[in-house]
Amino acid sequence: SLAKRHKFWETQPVGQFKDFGDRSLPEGPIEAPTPLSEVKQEPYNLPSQYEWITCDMDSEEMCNEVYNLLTSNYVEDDENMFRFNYSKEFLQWALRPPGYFRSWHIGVRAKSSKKMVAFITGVPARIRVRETIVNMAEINFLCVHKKLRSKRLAPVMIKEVTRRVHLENSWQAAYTAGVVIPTPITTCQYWHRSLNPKKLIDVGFSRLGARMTMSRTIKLYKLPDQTATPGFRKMEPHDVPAVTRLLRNYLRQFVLSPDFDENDVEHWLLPKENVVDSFLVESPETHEITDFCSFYTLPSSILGSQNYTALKAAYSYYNVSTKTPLTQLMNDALIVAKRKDFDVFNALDVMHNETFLKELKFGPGDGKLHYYLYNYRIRRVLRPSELGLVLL
Ligand SMILES: CCCCCCCCCCCCCC(=O)CSCCNC(=O)CCNC(=O)[C@H](O)C(C)(C)COP(=O)(O)OP(=O)(O)OC[C@H]1O[C@@H](n2cnc3c(N)ncnc32)[C@H](O)[C@@H]1OP(=O)(O)O
Ligand SMILES: CN(C)Cc1n[nH]c2ccc(-c3ccc(F)cc3OCCn3ccnc3)cc12
Repeated sequence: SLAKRHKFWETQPVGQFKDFGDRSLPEGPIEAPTPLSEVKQEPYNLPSQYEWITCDMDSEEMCNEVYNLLTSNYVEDDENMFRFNYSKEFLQWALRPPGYFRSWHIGVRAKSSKKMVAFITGVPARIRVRETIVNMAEINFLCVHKKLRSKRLAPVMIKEVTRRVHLENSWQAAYTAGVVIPTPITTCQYWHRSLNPKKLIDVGFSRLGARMTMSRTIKLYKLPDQTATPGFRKMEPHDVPAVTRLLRNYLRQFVLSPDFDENDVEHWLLPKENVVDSFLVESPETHEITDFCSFYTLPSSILGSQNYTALKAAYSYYNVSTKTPLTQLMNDALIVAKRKDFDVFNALDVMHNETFLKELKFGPGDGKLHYYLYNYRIRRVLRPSELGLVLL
């Protein structure tokens, strides 16, 4: 990626590869905000046969259109064996957090067929970078139909969402990607913990280990039926204030993290069937809430198997351990995920996750996830353990 030209990204206010390691450049915004009157008022030009649409995710029909585009054209693994299959209820949750802007849910439709051919979204988020709180847009779900790839449509999508974010007086963004573009602030490794090894091997997600039989493999990943931690229970609405206090205090140790308030915790972390699960440890003696763990539900379509069409995957979200050892807490999360019939539990090596990955029998994934900031320079690349942010 150092030799490659990035004709679009070289024009953008992001860290450039040529500036990599230049400690003289100050940390903070790269460009000053533009006066709102000077922000381009009209949308960027599209090829004449296409038109912009603002996607009202409250509308069942629009939500279906978004789902149908993503389910056939969104992110696949490097071997094109799996494709993310975000559910409709997940998309509605991901795109309508407190303070969201419908104008940041942007689609492109072919005028003739009325078919959606591209999508990109932003949601507002207060992100702390060291001691500074920045109002950012979290950019996600960038998707161009497979038939319209490599036509430079992505830069137009990105410029349009940037323009609409600017119109709401917001000048920074955070995003992640499996591709390397200028310039990652950190690069994370993802890990997988088998819960249903027989299915994972059958569909080619995992391979039988050397000198391992299937029955030995099933035994290796077997989990107890019951969780081990006294006071471990599902999070409930009345827990929001205590979980907010616990999580805010825990996230302070990371260089980059969300600045969640109670409204954010209520939206992002209260359990939602088929979308997000969250648990906490309430001390049986003091009734104090001492620990928290959560994971979100993101199935992948299986592209080439006769026996299965979907891989049910849980993704580690935010976890806090102050009394229960993190490894024991996460083992309880694995037990609950297995009970809920997940096939695999995924985790990035962010926050303190690398302390439990090997002991809980996670195996390394085959790719990396790079984190990016738009219009905000940081002094040096971060270690994954300095990152307290998980994007969906
Ligand atoms: C202040 C507010 C600021 C808000 C905005 C902040 C920035 C937000 C940025 C977005 C964050 C999204 C985060 C997110 O959604 C999570 S990452 C998931 C992205 N989506 C997918 O991978 C789905 C499958 N792939 C596709 O749909 C297409 O391949 C896409 C649409 C990815 C590219 O379409 P294409 O037909 O394959 O390609 P062209 O149109 O010909 O364009 C080529 C140019 O696009 C650059 N490119 C390729 N993939 C990219 C990616 N994932 N991020 C950023 N840039 C990406 C590429 O480097 C090149 O530029 P360069 O020549 O300079 O290298
Ligand atoms: C984060 N969010 C922006 C979606 C996103 N975009 N690009 C990605 C590249 C990797 C991961 C990822 C993150 C954590 C993880 F455990 C496995 C992952 O991908 C496995 C490969 N894969 C892709 C599709 N089906 C399987 C997510 C993403």
